[in-house]
Amino acid sequence: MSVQAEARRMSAPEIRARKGGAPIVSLTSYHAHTAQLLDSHVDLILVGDSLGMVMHGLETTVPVTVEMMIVHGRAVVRGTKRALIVVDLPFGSYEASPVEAFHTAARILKETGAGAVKLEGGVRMAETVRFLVDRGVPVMGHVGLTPQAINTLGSFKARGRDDAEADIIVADARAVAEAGAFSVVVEAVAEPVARRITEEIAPPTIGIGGSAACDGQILVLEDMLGLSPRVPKFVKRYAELGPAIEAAVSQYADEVRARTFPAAEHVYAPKVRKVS
Ligand SMILES: Nc1nc(=O)c2c([nH]1)NC[C@@H]1CN(c3ccc(C(=O)N[C@@H](CCC(=O)O)C(=O)O)cc3)CN21
Ligand SMILES: CC(C)C(=O)C(=O)O
Ligand SMILES: [Mg+2]
Repeated sequence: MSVQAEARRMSAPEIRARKGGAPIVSLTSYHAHTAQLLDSHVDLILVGDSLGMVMHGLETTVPVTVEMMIVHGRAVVRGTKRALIVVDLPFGSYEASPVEAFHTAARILKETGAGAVKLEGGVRMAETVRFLVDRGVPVMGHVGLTPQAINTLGSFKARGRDDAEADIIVADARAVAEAGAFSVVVEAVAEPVARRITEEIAPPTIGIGGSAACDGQILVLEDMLGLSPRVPKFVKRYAELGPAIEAAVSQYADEVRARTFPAAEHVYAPKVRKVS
């Protein structure tokens, strides 16, 4: 029997080849169980550095560490067998040089089993993207709103709403695409910008607040499940898990206080001794 008889994992080149084909479906996940639930429904799972905000209560993604990305990345790889797993390179772990980026990316691939990394930035990161791809690290680009730059940007606002900024974002997407990125996340940009990028670059674009013009879509799982208290404009809530969790917890609290939980069916009886 072939060792590949089981459904094989999606690869970065397969995502790359989807340009112009069926839309690429992706979501974020940070832990094994949710990743397992997503695995047969999505092409790609991103272990995003948004985990710092969603899982750890940080205000921004800036304090997220490589160690945090590895712990969550490993869990997501363990929970899945089909989707391509992509792990974000966190702020401060790759920007200084291509060599630094390679050391970080190689460590993440080795210690998590993920199939690719993502990094933020356009023209200024193109040399690094080329350096990684040439050395066996598939790279997903990320242009438009780049949340790791919050301290220079000032806010998480949509980008590319005037012509000058639009041209800069298109040039950024072109640069990482030409440097060998297998796909490019286009975040929170005006629709015409996403359309221009999608038409002009060879790899597929994955939109988050990038309109339906993109070749695929991604959202933060907790946002679309209704688990995040506040969500950006680009999020559609497909469920309201926050209220569902609160209702369950409130009922549990009432039943513990009323001593109606645990009931007989939740209680271990003593072993019945056999009489010989
Ligand atoms: N839970 C979560 N979802 C995300 O999509 C996400 C993260 N976290 N963390 C990393 C980045 C940060 N992102 C964000 C965060 C906030 C807005 C937001 O609130 N935007 C407002 C406008 C803000 C303003 O005008 O200052 C909006 O209405 O879309 C957008 C993207 C996207 N990413
Ligand atoms: C929002 C996506 C694209 C991301 O980078 C993240 O979840 O960190
Ligand atoms: Mg990110």
